[in-house]
Amino acid sequence: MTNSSELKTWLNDFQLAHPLVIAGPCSAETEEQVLKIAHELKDSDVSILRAGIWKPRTRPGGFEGVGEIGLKWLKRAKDETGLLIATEVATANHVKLALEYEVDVLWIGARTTANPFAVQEIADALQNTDKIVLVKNPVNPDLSLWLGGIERLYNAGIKKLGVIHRGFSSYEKTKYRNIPEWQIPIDLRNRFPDLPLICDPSHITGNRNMIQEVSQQALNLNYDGLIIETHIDPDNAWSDAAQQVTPVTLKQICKDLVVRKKNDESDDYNTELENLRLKIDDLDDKIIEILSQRMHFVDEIGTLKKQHNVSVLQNERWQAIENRVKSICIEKGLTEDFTEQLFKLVHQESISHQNKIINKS
Ligand SMILES: O=C(O)C(=O)C[C@]1(C(=O)O)C=C[C@@H](O)C=C1
Repeated sequence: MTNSSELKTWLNDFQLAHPLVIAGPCSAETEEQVLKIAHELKDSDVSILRAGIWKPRTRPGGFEGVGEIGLKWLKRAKDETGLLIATEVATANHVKLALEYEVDVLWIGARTTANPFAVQEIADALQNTDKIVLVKNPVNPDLSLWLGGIERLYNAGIKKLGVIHRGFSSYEKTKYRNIPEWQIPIDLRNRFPDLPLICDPSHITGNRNMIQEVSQQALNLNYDGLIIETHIDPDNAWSDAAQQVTPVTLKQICKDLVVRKKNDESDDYNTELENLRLKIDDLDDKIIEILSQRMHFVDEIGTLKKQHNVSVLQNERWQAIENRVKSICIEKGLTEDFTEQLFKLVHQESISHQNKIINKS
């Protein structure tokens, strides 16, 4: 699969003056609930109504979706409002039923993307259909696995493709339900600049109060669209209550979002930008020079350790370094998280250098 402007055709066909918005409940619960939300979203920025019909729950015993009957409700919502309809599919049978009920957009969930057998089964069931298929990132931060899922669909003749960034699982407790790891979708975008990229702030945050902030972050990175879980009565939703918003809130979010241009052609902007970028290039050169000098001394310590038969890892020293640099970085306006990650990388590189020196015969 190679990048091509044709990857974007399905999105351009919507002819929107704003990012694509997909909204609707986490799960279809009752016919009344589906129809009510569809009518509330009809005259808004929303183009596609979403609802989960089959819900993959982490542990058994939870609400696992209403099943096929929900597709009937979605189809009715589509007929009554003209909204396109979208649901998650995880098996060939889900695909078969979704096609029967004229679902327009099918998405592959994060747990399914992580399983190439399941993605292949879905791709085979969708072979050569003209459905829009969106692939959520796998639960683990693995860009190749994500790309692999997209390629399986592409190879099955599905040309209306897009990706949904819903964040990545982590054992660490953070303010996010799924940590965004923005660099991964950015890397994907660098490989396929024309592949529509949609952000799912509901699953990234797990918290309705953070949806606006994360949606804006996505738009600042030129995402093409948003998928936002929206429920007529979020607090009493049968699944993922904390992350769903009301239609009124959704409309306010859409109104408050600032859509930024990709570029500005004006001379004053470009001159100033060029100026600042030159300064950045200069500083990047210096960062590299300093890191290389640091590594030179690390190598000398490595040789010393080899002569005295001392182990590479010196945890106490490393912790002292981390504590010292963290307080300096905070003073300099850098975040603790950034500093931690940066110096972790530096430490890994030091260890790898010294390992090579120590192992050399
Ligand atoms: O101080 C040392 O012992 C080093 O080898 C240097 C260094 C570093 O990069 O600063 C590298 C590895 C150790 O775990 C601790 C610190």
